[in-house]
Amino acid sequence: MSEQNLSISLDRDDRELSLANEKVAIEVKNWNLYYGKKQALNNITMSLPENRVTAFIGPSGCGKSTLLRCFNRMNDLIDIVNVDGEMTLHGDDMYAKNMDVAALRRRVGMVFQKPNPFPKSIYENVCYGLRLQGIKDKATLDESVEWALKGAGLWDEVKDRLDENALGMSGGQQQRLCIARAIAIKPEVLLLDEPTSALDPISTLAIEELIFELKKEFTILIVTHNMQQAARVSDYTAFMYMGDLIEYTDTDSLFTNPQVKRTEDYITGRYG
Ligand SMILES: Nc1ncnc2c1ncn2[C@@H]1O[C@H](COP(=O)(O)OP(=O)(O)OP(=O)(O)O)[C@@H](O)[C@H]1O
Repeated sequence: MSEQNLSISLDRDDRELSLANEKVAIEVKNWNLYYGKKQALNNITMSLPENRVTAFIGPSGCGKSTLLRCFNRMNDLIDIVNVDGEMTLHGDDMYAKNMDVAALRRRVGMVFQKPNPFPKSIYENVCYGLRLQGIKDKATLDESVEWALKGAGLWDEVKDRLDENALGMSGGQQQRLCIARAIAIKPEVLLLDEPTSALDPISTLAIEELIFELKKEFTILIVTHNMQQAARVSDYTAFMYMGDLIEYTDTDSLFTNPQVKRTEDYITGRYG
């Protein structure tokens, strides 16, 4: 069964969606990013809505992951990166000189393409961030672990083996564990960088259903290569091409009535 053949209905909130009516989580203004001399993001301006799923799509190398990494300052780890422009999270300047980057990353959690649990117990994986925050009280940790595993749709599968090593879980379970680890510290925004590309169709479906549930509590930004996935899980979609934001609107409009020829060419499979 291919991922594309999965026929699922996530019962998306079908009310008319419009960016103009949304509360903003992240505001991006005239954002540029350079790897050395090479510019990878060109003057991006967009508002990312709260408690919605926004998908970033576009051909390989168009800058999707680079932009996603800007939202929790992961690009700070790459020496040759320079940025300019403005980015605010609920009004706070994310790139301000006095911004505590560790604190920012607590507010903006991230899940990567390949599940990357720590070689520790399931329990310790989920409460890792809480322990880093200095939380020691066992009852508080137990409660948070249960909450996060329930939120990640994993509790029933693992509640009797919380002490087992996370590396013994299936790939799909590991990825949901990584989501549990990310949400345990209750970030405002959750970044998902191709979270299902290493997973089988059934695990992919579980994660897609999960994303739908998670947006009730978190703002979700997802990079995906899979247009069907973007169409299934997201409320809004941003199409990027060679570092430019070409078109950004509600997902139904983007896929059914693209306004820019390049978007249409991409979603109809003419390139990419
Ligand atoms: N660490 C880096 N150093 C230099 N250039 C980089 C680095 N990471 C990405 N790039 C370049 O920036 C551009 C955008 O890459 P990015 O990975 O963000 O694209 P993408 O749309 O996520 O691609 P893909 O879908 O293949 O993951 C590409 O030209 C890429 O080669």
